[in-house]
Amino acid sequence: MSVPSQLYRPSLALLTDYYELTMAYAAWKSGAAAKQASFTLSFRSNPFHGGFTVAAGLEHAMDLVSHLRFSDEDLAWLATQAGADGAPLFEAGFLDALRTLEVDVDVDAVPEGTVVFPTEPLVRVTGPVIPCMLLETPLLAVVNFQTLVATKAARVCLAAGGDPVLEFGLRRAQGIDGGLAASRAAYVGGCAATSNTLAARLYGIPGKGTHAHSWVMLHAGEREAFLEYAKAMPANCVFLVDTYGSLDGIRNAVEVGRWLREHGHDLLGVRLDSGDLAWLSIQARRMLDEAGFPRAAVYASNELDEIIIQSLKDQGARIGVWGVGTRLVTGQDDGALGGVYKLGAVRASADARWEHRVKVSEQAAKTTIPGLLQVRRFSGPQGFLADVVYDELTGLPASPVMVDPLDPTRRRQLAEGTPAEDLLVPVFRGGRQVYRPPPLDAARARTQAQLARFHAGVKRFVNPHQFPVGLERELHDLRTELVLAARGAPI
Ligand SMILES: Nc1ncnc2c1ncn2[C@@H]1O[C@H](COP(=O)(O)OP(=O)(O)OP(=O)(O)O)[C@@H](O)[C@H]1O
Ligand SMILES: O=P(O)(O)OC[C@H]1O[C@H](OP(=O)(O)OP(=O)(O)O)[C@H](O)[C@@H]1O
Ligand SMILES: O=C(O)c1cccnc1
Repeated sequence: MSVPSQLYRPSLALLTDYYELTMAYAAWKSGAAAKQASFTLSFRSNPFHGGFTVAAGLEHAMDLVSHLRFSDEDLAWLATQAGADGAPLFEAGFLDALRTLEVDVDVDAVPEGTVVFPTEPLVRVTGPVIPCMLLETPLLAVVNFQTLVATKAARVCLAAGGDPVLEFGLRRAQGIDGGLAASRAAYVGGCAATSNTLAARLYGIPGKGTHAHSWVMLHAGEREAFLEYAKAMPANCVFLVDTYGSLDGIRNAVEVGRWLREHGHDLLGVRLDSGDLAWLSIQARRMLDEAGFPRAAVYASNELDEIIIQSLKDQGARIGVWGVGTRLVTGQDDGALGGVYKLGAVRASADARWEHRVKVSEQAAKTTIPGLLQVRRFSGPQGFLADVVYDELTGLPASPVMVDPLDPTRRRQLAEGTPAEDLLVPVFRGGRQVYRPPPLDAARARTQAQLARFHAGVKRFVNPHQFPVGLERELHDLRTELVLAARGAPI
């Protein structure tokens, strides 16, 4: 059972950047709070120089939206904040407005486990400006991190080629919430289990573990250590064999494996944690097979990532289970997914007409996309064909032309009737939750099902193929006009 909301109580309303509150105050003071806005969360490049990204974190993001309430303690603290002149920054009337704040926003988002690409909307928040603003920072914090780790996990699992990957990262994760969120996201990305026991309980992830070097060091000898462990827990024996030398360790594991068998149990495996994992795993496999333990798996750990796992596979390593910690939960070598939350349209009130907005940049990829954004994924018999980002205010023609946002001369028309689906689904309407997040197992299955429908080139680690993502032509034209107007250029 998944109970993420326990993490987000009592109040996390102040878990936002200070400027969101100063802007909210100015909006309240000036009357701009009556306006409505539409913001889109998207990112600009796939992490790890990869060809795809796996969206994750929506369930926690939903929790933030549904629990956004300012407590009396929050408001009392805000009342202590002062400007440069020493006077209170926030008037009492604003704090009262925060006390009764209605988070009556519409939220649309891609389900967790959806494969996504740069420029595509992942989450769209539409409604009164104050709650839209306050949500920017926490939504980015949740979605950026979980998406980064889910993507890393998907890559590690692709390299492992279907072998189980155990996530071992908590001890080197970025803090407590980093550890919990990473374990969850790693499971969405494809890991089979976690060593993080609280994550296992909170999110319903299988919990698994072997034992540490300290267990061996606690005893006079390795064989005694394995035997005592086997006596205590005969149905859970994967022995870590490298404390004093991996080959001797495997021999000791085999001896205790025989004891286990005499007592009606199986040796589940041995874990290698240092040395040449390709060579050692081949030796371990041979020794286990020759001793009559063909079902005992060779586990391996030690600063693994997708590149090392792929290399070990290429070297013929006989590893059956992979333990991956640090590089998975910290998303090495990318410190963060660079997701951003940008304003696409504004209207004076709930019944007024939407006006498009654009932020101009010298870098084409950083110029924002105006509108209430949605993305439609087109598919053919061989798998997914292309994604088209469009504005829900204008919709998508039956046979849309997609324009490459980085090179507008590259265009492609999709034939009428091509099977397609919109990726963003309604999540909140007027602050009311209308989407039930699927169990985490279903999000994990979605990642696998989605990845299976992309060409292998998109999934390779070196110079991956760029999956075609374009702007619908009318949206592209509108964006160009807005940029030209903002620059005062002739049209
Ligand atoms: N055959 C291999 N091919 C590629 N990388 C490997 C191979 N074997 C191990 N590695 C990786 O090499 C890195 C360093 O391993 P190395 O053997 O230098 O350290 P170690 O075994 O931890 O050292 P120590 O024995 O001092 O603990 C780890 O990330 C490990 O996963
Ligand atoms: O290498 P990672 O991918 O981060 O995987 C987790 C690592 O954590 C443990 O080592 P640690 O030295 O902390 O404890 P130990 O004494 O049990 O080996 C384990 O043995 C792995 O090597
Ligand atoms: O169970 C394990 O083998 C484990 C757990 C955490 C870190 N490294 C290994």
